[in-house]
Amino acid sequence: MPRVLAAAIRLVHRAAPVGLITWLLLTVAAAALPVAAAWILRTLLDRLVAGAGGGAGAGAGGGIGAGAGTGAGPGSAGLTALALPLVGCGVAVALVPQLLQYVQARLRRAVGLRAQLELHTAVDRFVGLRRFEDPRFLDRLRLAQQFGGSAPVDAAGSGIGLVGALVTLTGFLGTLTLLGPWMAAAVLASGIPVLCAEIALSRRRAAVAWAVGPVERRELFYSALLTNLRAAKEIRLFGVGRFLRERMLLERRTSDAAKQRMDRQELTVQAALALLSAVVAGAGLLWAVTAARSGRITIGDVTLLVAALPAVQAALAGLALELARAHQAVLMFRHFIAVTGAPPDLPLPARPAGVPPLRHAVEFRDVWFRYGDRQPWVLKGVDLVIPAGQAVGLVGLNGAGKSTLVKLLCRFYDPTRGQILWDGTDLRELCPGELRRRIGATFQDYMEYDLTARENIALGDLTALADGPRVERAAELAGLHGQLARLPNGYDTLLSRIFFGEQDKEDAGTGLVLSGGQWQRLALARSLVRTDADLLILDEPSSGLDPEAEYAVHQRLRRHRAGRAGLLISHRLSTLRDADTVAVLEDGRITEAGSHQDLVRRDGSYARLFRLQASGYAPAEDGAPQSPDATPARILLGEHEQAS
Ligand SMILES: Nc1ncnc2c1ncn2[C@@H]1O[C@H](COP(=O)(O)OP(=O)(O)OP(=O)(O)O)[C@@H](O)[C@H]1O
Repeated sequence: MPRVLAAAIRLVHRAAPVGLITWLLLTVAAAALPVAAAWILRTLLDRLVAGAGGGAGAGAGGGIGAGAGTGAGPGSAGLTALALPLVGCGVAVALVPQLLQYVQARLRRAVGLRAQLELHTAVDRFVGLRRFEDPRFLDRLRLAQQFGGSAPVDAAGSGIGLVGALVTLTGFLGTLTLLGPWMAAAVLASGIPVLCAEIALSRRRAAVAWAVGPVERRELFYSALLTNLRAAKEIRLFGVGRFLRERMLLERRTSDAAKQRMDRQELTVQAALALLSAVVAGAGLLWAVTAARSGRITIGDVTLLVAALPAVQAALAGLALELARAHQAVLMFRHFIAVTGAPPDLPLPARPAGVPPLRHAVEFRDVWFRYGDRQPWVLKGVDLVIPAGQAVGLVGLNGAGKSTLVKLLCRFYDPTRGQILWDGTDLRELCPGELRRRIGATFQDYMEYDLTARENIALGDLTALADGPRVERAAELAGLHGQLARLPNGYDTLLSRIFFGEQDKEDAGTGLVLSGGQWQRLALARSLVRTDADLLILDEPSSGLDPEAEYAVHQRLRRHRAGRAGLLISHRLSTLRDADTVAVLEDGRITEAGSHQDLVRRDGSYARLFRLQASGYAPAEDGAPQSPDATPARILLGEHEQAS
């Protein structure tokens, strides 16, 4: 706990050092002011009463002036000297909370910003994808996002609040001790259950937040889905809006019920504590009235007690509350520390080797892989060589593990067994960032960013952001330049209908979305904008392209690939015909490898798949187009039925 608390306060200090000190000073001032005011008031009242008594005794009529005239009471100058600081205290008491509020709000924003920066920098440091597939980590991440900015301020605020409460407590407790030591002891003792109860409650609150975390994350998922543009089509077409809404509400009701139970517990405990305070305060007041009547204490002492008793109780409750708040803030801040301090998700060498241009080959050597200890094996001893300057086509049925192989090549995961070598060096010994700079890749599940066309392409290599010709060359290679140039704002057109563009603030009409095939070409351009990539990975780069575009793109890609290593994955086998080697991935292994001609001659799985596809395009024997019964879709369906 102290370690986490110290980390929280350090974060606040990093974000706003001046704000933190100002906050501390203002809090001490706010805590000391009521004590000072109570003592000034007590002195003022006692002098007034003494003055009134003296005046009456002299028979010169009551009043402050008369008292002063007899010499038994204070002069008006003396009273003014006491009244002025009292007024000053009153003004300060009114002003300091406003100043505190301003300072705190400013500090909260600064810390929120800093926490956001540190959290996302930490998340960005994860080399692989495993953490993003770990629900427990994602729960932590959500709590870190939710409380990362507020918990350190709460913790620091509690620390400062503790100082303030201690100042008030010491001042008034001293006062109470002077009036009646046993009363001070009783009030102090009554604070102990308050402290214990508040800490227990804060523990419980943190436990509830952790328990409802997954539920709230699912609620957020449904809520985001219901307002997502991409999901809107299917939700409306299938009429599942109500179904998803009900699920969202179910999650909300579950988390609300847990919070409601927590609120009930809190109410019960707080009511018991309030009762205890009232009993102690009532007993103290009763004693003060009795003591004043018997002349053991003055009227000024009674006002002092009336101020001191609730102030000590409030300070004790504040102390307990601040401790509990600090406790809870620390419990929540642990998630932030856990995320920002998480060890690397993949082992990194102490001194990673640089990644030189590929001279010989990338080699998979007996690579085994599964996504988790309880998941099935996806790759079971893959041996595959991608020589520098050559293209390897990879073929396999759905789920064979082709994209998994690509993810291993980009080092998003490490092989469970075996090695992937870059010119003979294991990828695990290389700097992942440098490795990725040597790779240009288009994933099957590429991203569509709500950014401009230029930004969408330049994300492949940010140095191209200010290099218009390079972005245009990449678009040209992907066969998209003409279409992008014709957009309302050319390459600076926002490819989104959910945000305003920079040039679009007055009229949000120019943002647009591309078609599926255009998006795919844009993703291709993104991977081609990196001109110094040695290894080009294209995972289904043209599945959504029309035949003409596909042909043209592949012609251009063939020229672009020259001199680079390439891994091409496609279910359209015609696009792989010209690869130097075609490899077939089956049952987690490479079962066939060779040129297209070799594999056709070998008459294995590749030849069977190729014939199946080719038959869909071949005319029937009499020269007429094939009957609908013999289309690849039918054939595949027939195969599927047989298989099942
Ligand atoms: N992140 C993941 N976690 C767990 N299993 C996964 C994950 N990604 C893929 N898989 C599983 O790994 C297997 C191989 O998937 P992969 O995407 O590599 O196949 P593929 O050959 O690319 O298929 P397709 O031709 O359909 O694109 C599948 O059974 C899939 O369910």
